[in-house]
Amino acid sequence: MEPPGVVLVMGVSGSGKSTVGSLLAAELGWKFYDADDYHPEENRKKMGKGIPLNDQDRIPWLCNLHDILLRKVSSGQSVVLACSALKKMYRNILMRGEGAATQNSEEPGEKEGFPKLKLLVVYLNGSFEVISGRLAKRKGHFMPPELLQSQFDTLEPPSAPENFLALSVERSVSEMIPFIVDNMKMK
Ligand SMILES: Nc1ncnc2c1ncn2[C@@H]1O[C@H](COP(=O)(O)OP(=O)(O)O)[C@@H](O)[C@H]1O
Ligand SMILES: O=C(O)[C@H](O)[C@@H](O)[C@H](O)[C@H](O)COP(=O)(O)O
Repeated sequence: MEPPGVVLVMGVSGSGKSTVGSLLAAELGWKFYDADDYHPEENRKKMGKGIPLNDQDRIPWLCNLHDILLRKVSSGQSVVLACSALKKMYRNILMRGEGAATQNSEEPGEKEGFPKLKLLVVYLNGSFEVISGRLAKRKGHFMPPELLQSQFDTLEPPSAPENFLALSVERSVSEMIPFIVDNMKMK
């Protein structure tokens, strides 16, 4: 893969994004961002009350993350971002910014000249049963496990022509990191 670019580690709550993303960034020597750290207070409060976020809540958050990624990449740095990015439109916003929120085509923003980041999506794929089991054990996190079903309902797994690798959450983290590093291709 040709840096600078972005590896997006995505999946539902509890799929392992923060764990895998931070270890991957350390392995690559890249900066790590956790999208959870950039939620506005209203979003955190809403999730804390057990109410799932909607497009209106997520789009400004994703646009802000796109701007951060673009700044880093423009200054020559590659980045690993852990972010739920559940819908294809959300991943397009991360890659292309606000313009992608109002575009319907396969390649939104391409013709309009919105800046496009080189992005590899690492999708952590697992069953409700396995992931809810992990969330039940996780302590001290603002996301209530009751919201997991809504995350699965919203999830649009990546598919061609998105540039992605899918990994089962049942693989060990120590196995995932070298697999990702060996299979990284940025587009
Ligand atoms: N591949 C894995 N195998 C076993 N446990 C894992 C794996 N990945 C993450 N975990 C555990 O699952 C829980 C959720 O992981 P976390 O990284 O917080 O997920 P997310 O950031 O997607 O919400 C944590 O307790 C973490 O230690
Ligand atoms: O898009 C969303 O609904 C949110 O991003 C949501 O996914 C939440 O922020 C995290 O899932 C909670 O944090 P964890 O993913 O770390 O559980």
